[in-house]
Amino acid sequence: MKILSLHQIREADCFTIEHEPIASIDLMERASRAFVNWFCKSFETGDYKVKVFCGLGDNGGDGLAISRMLHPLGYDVEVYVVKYSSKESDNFNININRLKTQIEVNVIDDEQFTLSLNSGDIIIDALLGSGISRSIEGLLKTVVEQINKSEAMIISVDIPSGLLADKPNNQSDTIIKAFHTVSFQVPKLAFMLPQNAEFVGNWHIVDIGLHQTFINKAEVVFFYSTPQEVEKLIKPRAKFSHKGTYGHALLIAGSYGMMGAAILSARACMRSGVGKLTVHSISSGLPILQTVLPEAMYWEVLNDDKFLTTDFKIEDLNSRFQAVGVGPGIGVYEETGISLIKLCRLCKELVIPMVLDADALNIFASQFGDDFTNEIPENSILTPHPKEFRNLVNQSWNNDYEKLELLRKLAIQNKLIVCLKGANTAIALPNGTIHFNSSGNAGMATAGSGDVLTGIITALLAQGYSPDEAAILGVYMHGKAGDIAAEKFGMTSMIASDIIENIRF
Ligand SMILES: NC(=O)C1=CN([C@@H]2O[C@H](COP(=O)(O)OP(=O)(O)OC[C@H]3O[C@@H](n4cnc5c(N)ncnc54)[C@H](OP(=O)(O)O)[C@@H]3O)[C@@H](O)[C@H]2O)[C@@H](O)CC1
Ligand SMILES: [K+]
Repeated sequence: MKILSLHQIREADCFTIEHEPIASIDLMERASRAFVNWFCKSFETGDYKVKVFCGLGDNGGDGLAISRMLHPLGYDVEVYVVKYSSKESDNFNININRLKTQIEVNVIDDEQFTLSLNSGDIIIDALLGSGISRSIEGLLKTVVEQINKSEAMIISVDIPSGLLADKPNNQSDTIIKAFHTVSFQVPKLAFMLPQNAEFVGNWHIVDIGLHQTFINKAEVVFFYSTPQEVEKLIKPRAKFSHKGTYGHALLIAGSYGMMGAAILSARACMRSGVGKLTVHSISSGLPILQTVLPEAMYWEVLNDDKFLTTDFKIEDLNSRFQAVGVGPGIGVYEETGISLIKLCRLCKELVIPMVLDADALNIFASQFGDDFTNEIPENSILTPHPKEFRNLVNQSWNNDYEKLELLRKLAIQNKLIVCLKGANTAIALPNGTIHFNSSGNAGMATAGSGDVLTGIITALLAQGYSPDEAAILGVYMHGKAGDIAAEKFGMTSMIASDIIENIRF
C-alpha cells in the first residue's frame, strides 16, 4: 500500500472531485460515513457519552458530519466547536448548518473554559487534520492539553490534531494523544515512526473511495506492506519437487558461549522451507548443534574452539550454496573479521546472495570504519537493529525522519537492502523505496529474535526469492510468527524459540 505525501493526498482529493466526479462536500460525507462505520463496528451504544471536538477546517467538518450520523444511531453525542479563529472552511459551514437542526453545538471561545471529561467518555478528535500549518497555540492548545489529561478514550479523525503527516514536529509541540487513529484511505508516514507512537495509538485505515487512477499512478518513496500484498509473494511448492529444488543454504553462526544464536537461526532457516542447510560453526559447538537440530549438516571450524577463523576458499562455496547467512553470535574478534572479509569477497565473485546480521555488522562497524560497504556484495541484505545501524552509518539522528534518510542513503549508495528492525521494520531497497512491515509485536523484543529473522531470510534467498522479496517476505513472516506466538504465550512470556515454532509458510 502506498504512503502518499501530504501533497499527494491533496492532489488525490482534487483528482477525485474532478474525475469521479463528486462534490467536495459529498466526499466529506463519504469519509465521515466510513469513520462512522468503523466506529459502530468497534463500539456498541451504551451508557457513555461521545464528545466530538471540532476545529474550523475540513477536519472539523468531518467531526460535525460524524456527530450528525452517530446521533440517530443511538449514541449520546455532545458536540464542541473550538472557535480559535474567525475563518471556517466552506464544508465546515455546510455541516454546521446540517447539524444544528439535530444537536445543540457547544462553542468554546474562551481559554478559561474547563472541559468536563470522564474516564468512560469517548472523545472524537476532529480539531485539526492534515491541513495544519503551524504549532498549536492559545485556545486550541488549552483544549488539547485538557483532552490529553482526561482519562477518556481518544479517537482521532484522520490524524491526531497537531501531528504533521510527513515531517517532524518540534519537540515542544502540543499534539493529541489518541488511543485510536482512523485515517482516510492511506496511512500517513508519521504513523510508521516510533517518535509518534504516543500520539497515533492504534491506527486504522478506512476506504473513502479516492480515485484509484491517481493512486495507481502516484510515485512514492514509502510503502506499507499489507498482509495481502506480502503473502502473494509466497511461492507454492511444486508437487514433483525435491530438496534440491529449494536450495542449499550456508549459515555461519555461533562462537564460544553463543551457540544459542546458531541454533535459533538454523532452526528458523529449516522451518522456512530451505532444501538443505549447512551450519558452519566452532568445533566445540558441534555436539550441541547436531543434537538439537539433526535436520541440518555441519561444517566445523578447524583448529579453533573459540571463534570463526576459516580461511574460506573458492571451492568451499562454489556450486554448493545458493545463499549465505552470517552473523548471529559469531563474536567481534579481529580474526573473525578477516574471515568475514574473505567470505564477502568470495560471495561477490560467485554472486551468492548474502544476509549479514548482528556481529557481522558489528565487525564491519568496528573494524572497517566508513568504508565498510566496499566489501559487501551488492544486493546483500543487512538486518541491523537501531544501535547496530547507528554504528554502521557512524552518525546519529535528531528524529526518525533523519534516520529514514540515512537508511535510504545507505541502501541507494551501496545497492544494499537494509532492514532496520523495530516496530514496523523499515526495509530500504536499492531503488530508494522504503517498505514498512505490518506484522509483529513488542513481545519480539527478546533475545534471539533477530537470529530467527536471519535464518528465515537466508532460507528464502536459498529458495530463489530475489533479495528484495526475501527481505520483505522474511520480515513479514517473522512478525506473523511472532503474532501467533504472542497469542499463545502472551507478549511478555514469549521467547525466540516460540517464534520459530510458529513460522507458517
Ligand atoms: N484528503 C481527503 O481526501 C479528504 C480529507 N478530508 C478531511 O479534510 C482534512 C484536511 O482539511 P483542511 O485542509 O481543511 O485541514 P484542517 O486541519 O482541518 O484545517 C486546516 C485549517 O486550520 C488552520 N490551521 C492550520 N494549522 C493550525 C493551527 N496550528 N492552529 C490553528 N489553525 C490552524 C488553517 O488555516 P490557516 O490559518 O493556516 O490559513 C486551515 O484553515 C483532512 O484531515 C480530513 O479530515 C475529508 O473531509 C474528505 C476527504
Ligand atoms: K484530528
